[in-house]
Amino acid sequence: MAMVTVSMLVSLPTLTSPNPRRVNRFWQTTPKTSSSVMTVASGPASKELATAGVKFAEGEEKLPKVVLTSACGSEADVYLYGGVITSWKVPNGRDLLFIRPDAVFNKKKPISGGVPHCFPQFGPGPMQQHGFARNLDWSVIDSENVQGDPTITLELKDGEYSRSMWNFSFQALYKVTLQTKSLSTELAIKNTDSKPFSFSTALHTYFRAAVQGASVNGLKGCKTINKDPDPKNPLEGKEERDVITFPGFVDCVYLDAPNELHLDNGLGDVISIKNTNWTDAVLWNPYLTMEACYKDFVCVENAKIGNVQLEPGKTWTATQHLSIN
Ligand SMILES: O=P(O)(O)OC[C@H]1O[C@@H](O)[C@H](O)[C@@H](O)[C@@H]1O
Repeated sequence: MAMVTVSMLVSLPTLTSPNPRRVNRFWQTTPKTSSSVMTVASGPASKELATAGVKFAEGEEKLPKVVLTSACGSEADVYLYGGVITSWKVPNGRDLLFIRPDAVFNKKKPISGGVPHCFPQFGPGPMQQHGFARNLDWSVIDSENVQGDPTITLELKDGEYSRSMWNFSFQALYKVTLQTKSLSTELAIKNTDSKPFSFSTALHTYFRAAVQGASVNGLKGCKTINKDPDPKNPLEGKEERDVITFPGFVDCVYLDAPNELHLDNGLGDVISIKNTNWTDAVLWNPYLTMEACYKDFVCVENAKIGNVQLEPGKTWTATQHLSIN
């Protein structure tokens, strides 16, 4: 019988939670040395949680995942490895996210697709591309159901592996809420160290798309750092287009992007991508460098490219709200 650790952690950042609600504070997959943690036995395959619409299950290669199901028929999968949302199915059954065909679920590399975290480095930079948060196990510390909408909160803290690259103590809390036609996240990074630190970060969202028909609206006028034509020598510029398409290789950072963009995925969906405090955006399509799948997705990433400076005890928070009409 597999063992699942139940955490009694109770203090969370300010997370919006209207009433009525049902709250459960839960488990993590890796043991912690904390007096507030107790261990219970659970079945290995799947576990219905007391929270409606939140189910703990085995995903690909038996990796643990949480399945969120809303009362109106939308569904999302969140893998604890990387804290990555791998699937967001809206009520018509369409999955608006994309997993690359070369994705592996064996922890040998981050899961390629869905909504991976880039933290504490967007990159390039001194550590591995996009940091370490996408290749560590996150813990579930809370779940609730608000009027039929399931929510979980994941946590990542520093450990030996993260400290080998970035020697700071931190706590990341990631709240994921599924509603009928939307998927919302709130990321809160807290400096739990005694010294200041700085980081950059992004939600590297892979959207399913028909690349030739896909376009993004809302970035006109932004300053750009364009990795096309030469990723090693990005060019600064300004976006002049109302509507950005993906006719070839696209890899561009948009500074001070607006708090709402629209993605037409070329498959019949227009996705609103709203944010607070994700000040920048990134568009990416690898074109022929990923011949097997570039036609099937575009990445539209909410990002914080310039370093966030965080003093001890302080928290940086940003939200992303994806929705369809
Ligand atoms: O690590 P992944 O998922 O393969 O994504 C890599 C790409 O991620 C994008 O965010 C960067 O703008 C690209 O430069 C980079 O190539």
